[in-house]
Amino acid sequence: MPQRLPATPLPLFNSASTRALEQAALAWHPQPSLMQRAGRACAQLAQALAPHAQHIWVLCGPGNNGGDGLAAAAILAAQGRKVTLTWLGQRERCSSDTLVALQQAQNQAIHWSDTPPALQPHDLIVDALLGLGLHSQAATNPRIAALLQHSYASPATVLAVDLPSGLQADTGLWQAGYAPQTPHHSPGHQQRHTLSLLTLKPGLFTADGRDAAGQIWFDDLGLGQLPIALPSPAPTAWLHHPAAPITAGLAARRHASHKGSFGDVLVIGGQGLQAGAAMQGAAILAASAALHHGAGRVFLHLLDHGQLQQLPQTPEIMLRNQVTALAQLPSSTVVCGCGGGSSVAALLPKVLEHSARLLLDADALNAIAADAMLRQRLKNRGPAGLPTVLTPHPLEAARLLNSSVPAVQADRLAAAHTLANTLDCTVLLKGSGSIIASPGEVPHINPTGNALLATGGTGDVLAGMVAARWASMPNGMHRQAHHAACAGAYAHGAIADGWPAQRPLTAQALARTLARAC
Ligand SMILES: NC(=O)C1=CN([C@@H]2O[C@H](COP(=O)(O)OP(=O)(O)OC[C@H]3O[C@@H](n4cnc5c(N)ncnc54)[C@H](OP(=O)(O)O)[C@@H]3O)[C@@H](O)[C@H]2O)[C@@H](O)CC1
Ligand SMILES: Nc1ncnc2c1ncn2[C@@H]1O[C@H](COP(=O)(O)OP(=O)(O)O)[C@@H](O)[C@H]1O
Ligand SMILES: [K+]
Repeated sequence: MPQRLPATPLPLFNSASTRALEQAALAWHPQPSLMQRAGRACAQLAQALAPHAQHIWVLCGPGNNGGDGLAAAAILAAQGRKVTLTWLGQRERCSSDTLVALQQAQNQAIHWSDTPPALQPHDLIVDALLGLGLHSQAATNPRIAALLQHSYASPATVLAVDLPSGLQADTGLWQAGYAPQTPHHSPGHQQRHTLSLLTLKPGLFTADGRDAAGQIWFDDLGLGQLPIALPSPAPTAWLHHPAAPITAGLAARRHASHKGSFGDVLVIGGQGLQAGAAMQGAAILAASAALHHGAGRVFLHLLDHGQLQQLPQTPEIMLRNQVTALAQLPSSTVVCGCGGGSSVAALLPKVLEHSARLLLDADALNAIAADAMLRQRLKNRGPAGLPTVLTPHPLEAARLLNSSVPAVQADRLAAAHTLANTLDCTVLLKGSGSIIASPGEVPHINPTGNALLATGGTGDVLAGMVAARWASMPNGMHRQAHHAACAGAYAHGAIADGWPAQRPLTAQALARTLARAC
């Protein structure tokens, strides 16, 4: 029975692990077959999603994904639905399960056609062209590509079987040739659903995955009920979900607490106008987010001898000059780099050496990418028992990896994992489906957030939110850093998810409404 994803942490499995599970299950010859179960689940969900569809167009590819589509089409037609079916397979190349499904479809009153039918918004397209068998090296099949473009342009709801066709299960990247051609293909014009089978795949939740998949449903095809011991591969990643409500940390404070109980956050950043372009707002946003997210005390050191004496909007934030700020490094959770410009590099050697817990963002990351000595100092922190969180967006990650944004986005899990291991840090790789990776930890993918966050300054707010959580933890080592990064990213995205879709979300509003919205 297809189900919505439960609100718990969920294991994600790449194609190799899914194949291993599939092979073990197939070897047991379950009755009904896995393909029949997949067809049934797909037909059930189709009925639920489009109860008033007058026309269902089922697109079936040449492999077993197409077989699932054939099995679903047969059931839908048997239930009296008007079905048009496009099948790209060849009988002589089909698996035995697909041949059974083909026969079932041929036994029904189905209109077989290679021409896309005209569909209305209440109609349904079942996309069973390509699933787990997508080869990344194969040349684009023009028929598949053309059918997919028709499906994207249609007003009808789309239900993708197992995966949106052409989306890579492991990375969430569209295979060239199969992505929607309109650059800003709006998810708003079409409802999209994906019924993931056997396992949930990481690519559904990061990179292009969220837009491609739409609402995700899951059916394990009865794997849990099989009377055999299936292999239990380690998850490739976890879809993060907090263990407790995100406000629990604040609500559970001991009565006899004081401001020192929840840690000090020290923000260092915000270059001054004398450097050419002032970016003090970024550092103020990070400090403000730390404050509104429950840090006990928040200090701010603005670079270039910032002239401010006080922040009238947030008088709780205490300004510090360079000497005082550096003296506080060993007792603080330090956020360094937000709006740091070229001025931050000079302070980095001391910050890297002395900060008890360190979150590096923005220009601090750029400075480290450009300087081998700073990179070595960063690497020295882990062995010295000093944990670090890096919060790069894809371009900052590319600089640190000496690669390019397309290379980072082509495999976000791998990019975050490589950075975490080579620099011995927790890495929060930002963007749609942020990745949190730490040495020795299974990576997490953050499920919250949306494009309202794609506005200047929201990354600075994230840095402050992660720091506030980390500062309140009694032990700051890798595992806590990883938890703080997961929790911060989740809450940050959750604010945006709760924000009215028609109202722009400014970074300042995000920082200020955090405590109330969570
Ligand atoms: N096994 C089972 O019983 C079960 C399987 N299940 C279902 O099967 C799906 C996996 O099926 P699969 O392995 O047949 O792969 P599938 O996704 O249909 O694609 C293969 C076909 O596509 C072609 N092709 C590949 N890449 C291409 C490209 N870039 N561009 C163009 N064409 C490309 C490839 O071509 P070929 O390599 O043969 O030249 C081949 O013809 C899985 O996602 C789930 O839905 C479930 O029902 C559970 C039970
Ligand atoms: N489409 C999106 N979906 C989810 N999160 C997003 C999206 N766009 C941006 N974000 C989030 O917004 C933040 C932007 O951070 P960043 O790129 O550093 O911007 P800035 O430097 O302007 O603050 C990150 O946390 C990122 O994950
Ligand atoms: K598909």
